[in-house]
Amino acid sequence: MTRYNSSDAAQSSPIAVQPLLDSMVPGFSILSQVFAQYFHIDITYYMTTFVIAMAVAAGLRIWGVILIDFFKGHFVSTAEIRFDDEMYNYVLYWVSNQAFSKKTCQFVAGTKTNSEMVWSPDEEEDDKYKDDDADLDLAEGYEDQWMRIANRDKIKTLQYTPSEGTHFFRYHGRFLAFTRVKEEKQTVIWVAQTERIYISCLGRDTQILKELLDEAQRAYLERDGNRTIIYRGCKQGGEETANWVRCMSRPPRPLSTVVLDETQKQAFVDDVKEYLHPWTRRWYSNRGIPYRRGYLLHGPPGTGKTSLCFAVSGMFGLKIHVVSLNSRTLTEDGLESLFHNLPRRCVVLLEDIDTAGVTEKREREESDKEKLVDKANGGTTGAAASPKGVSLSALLNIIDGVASSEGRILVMTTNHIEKLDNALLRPGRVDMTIGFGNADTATIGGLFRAIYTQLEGDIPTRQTETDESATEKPKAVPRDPEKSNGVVPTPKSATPSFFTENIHHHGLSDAEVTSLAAEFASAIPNEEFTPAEVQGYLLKHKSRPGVAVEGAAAWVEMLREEKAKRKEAEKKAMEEKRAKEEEEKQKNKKKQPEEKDGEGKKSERNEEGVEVTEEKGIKDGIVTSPGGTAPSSK
Ligand SMILES: Nc1ncnc2c1ncn2[C@@H]1O[C@H](COP(=O)(O)OP(=O)(O)OP(=O)(O)O)[C@@H](O)[C@H]1O
Repeated sequence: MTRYNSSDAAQSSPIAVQPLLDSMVPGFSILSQVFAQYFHIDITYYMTTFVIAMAVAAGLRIWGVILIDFFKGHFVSTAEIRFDDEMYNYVLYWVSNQAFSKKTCQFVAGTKTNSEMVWSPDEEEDDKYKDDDADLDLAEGYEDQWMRIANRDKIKTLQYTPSEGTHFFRYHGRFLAFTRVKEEKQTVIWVAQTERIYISCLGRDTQILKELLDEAQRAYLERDGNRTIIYRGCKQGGEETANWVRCMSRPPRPLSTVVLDETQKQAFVDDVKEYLHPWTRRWYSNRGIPYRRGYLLHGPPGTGKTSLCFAVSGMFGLKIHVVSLNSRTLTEDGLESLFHNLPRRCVVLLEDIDTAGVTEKREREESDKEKLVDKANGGTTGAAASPKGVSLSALLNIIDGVASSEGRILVMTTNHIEKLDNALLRPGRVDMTIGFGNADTATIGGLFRAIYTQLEGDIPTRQTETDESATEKPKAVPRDPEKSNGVVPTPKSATPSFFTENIHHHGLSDAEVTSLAAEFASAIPNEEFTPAEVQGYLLKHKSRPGVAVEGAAAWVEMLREEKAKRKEAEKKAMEEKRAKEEEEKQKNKKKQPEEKDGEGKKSERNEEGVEVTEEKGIKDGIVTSPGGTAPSSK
C-alpha cells in the first residue's frame, strides 16, 4: 500500500488527467478526495492498473462470447421451439410437469401453459375436477351442491414453468438445458409477448432432444385420449394469413345418436372406411388419381349434417378442421394457406358453401338482368357490389387444384344445394351426396329412443339413499379454505343431495321406451319439423317420456302457430323493405330529370351580351348546331 503524502501529491498528481478521469468515471474526483482524506491513499496511482484490468475484463468478455458461441456451435446440440407452433404447447406442458419446474426459484406462474397463438380457453376445465366430484357428494341439497360447483370453478389450477433464462435439468441420465428467451422484435401485435424455447444437450448427437420432444408430444396428446379435436380456420388480429387454431376437444359422439336413414348412414361410413384403408392411398397413387374424397351434406338447418360429420370423425379418430366460407375475414389466400397446412389425415368441414362468392356466377346472370331493368327504370343498383370472400373458381382450385393437399376428407355442408354450381358438384370434388330433411316418423321415433334409452353411465354409481346397504350418509364438511377461496359453504339442509337422486332417471325399460317412441312418432306430423326441433322439445322433458308423449299434440299446435307468426312477420318485413325500395326508386326517378336540367347549365354572356347556355348549344332557348353562332337578339 502506498502511504499518501499530501505534498508529494500536490507535486506529482497528474492534475491534467483529473478532468479526463472524471469524464470516464463520474465522481472520480470526489472519490479520490475521500480516499486521500480518510485513508491517505492517492487512487490515481492505481489508475493504470485499474484501466489495464478493465481492458482485460472487456477483452475476456468478448473472447468469452466468441468462445461460448464456438463451443455451442461445435459441442452443443439445440432444439428451437417457436411460439406459433403447437410444439410450444407440448413442451411447456411437459416442462410444467417436471420436477425441475417445481423446484426452480425463478418461474412463471399462469393458469395455462399454452401459447395464445395455438390454443384457446380452458376446454379441459370440467375434466380437471372429475376426481374432485366426491366432494360434491357431501353436499346437501341442490343449492349447496351448486354453490360448491360455483366456488370450485372460481379457482384455477396454477401452472408453473421456469422463467426467462437458462435452467438445467436431468433427463434420462443426461444434463440438458432449458432456455426461455423473449423475442425482441414483436412479430405478432395481438400477443403481449412472444418468446422462443431452446432445449440443449452436450454433444452433437441430437437423439436425446428428439426423444424428449417426442415424449412431450405424446404426454400432451394423451390428455386428449379418444376425444375429437376441433380446429377452426381463422385469421387472428395482426396475422397476415389464416391459421388452424385448436379450439376444443370433445368426447366422440356415438354414430347411433345421429338419427338418419340407416342405409345412407352406413354407405357414408363404409365409404370413409374404405378411403382410410392403408392400401387405398397406394391404389390411388398407382392409378395417378389424387387421393382425396369429398362429401356434400345438404338440407335445412338443424337436420344433423354437422352431427354426422362429428360422429364419423370421432369414430375414426380424425381431427376436424372447420372453416366457414361465410367468415368475414376469410380470403382466397387465407383459405389456400389453410388447405396447405392440413395434416395428412383429417376431416375438413367446409361450412356454408352456398355463400355469396361461390354462388356468385349463377346469381350474377340473374342479378345482371335485374340491374339492367333497374337501370332502365332509373335505379341506382346498377353499380355491382364487388364480390366478397372466396369465389367459385378459387374454391375449385383450392379443393381440387394440382397443388391441393391429399389425404384429407372434405365434408361440405349447405342449406341450399340448388344454389351450387355443377362444377362444384362433379365427381372428384363431391363423391357422395347425402340429403338431410325434416324428421320423418322413423327419425322421430329414433330421436325419442336416443333421448330416453338409459345408457351406461347415466346412473351414477355412487351410493344412493334408496340403497338398502347404505349406512349413514357422510356429513358435509366445510371445504379446505385454501381450496374454496375462503368461501364458506351454506348451512346443510334436510333436502336430499342433488347427486343421490338421479334427476334424469325415468325408470322405464327399453321395451317401454320403444312403445312410447311409436306413440310419440304417431303424434308428430311426418316431415314437418326438423330433428333439432323435435330434440329441443324432448329435452324439455328429459326424465318424463310419458309427459313428452302426452304434450306432443299441443306442442305441434304451438310450434305451428309460432312458425305461422314468424312467417307473417317475415312477410311483413319483406313487404316493407320492398315498399321502401320502390319509394326510393320513385324518388330517384323524379330527381333525375331535374338533375339533367340543372346539370351543366353553365351560362355566360357572349361579346354581344347575350346569355349563352353551353349545353346542347342552347342559346336563349334557340337550339343551335354545335359551334354555331346564335343570331343576335337585336
Ligand atoms: N338427424 C339427427 N339425429 C340426431 N340429432 C340431430 C339430428 N339432426 C339434428 N340433431 C340435433 O340438432 C342439433 C343441431 O344439429 P346439427 O348441428 O347437426 O344440424 P345441421 O344440419 O348441421 O344444422 P346447420 O345447417 O344449421 O349447421 C344438434 O344438437 C343435434 O344433436
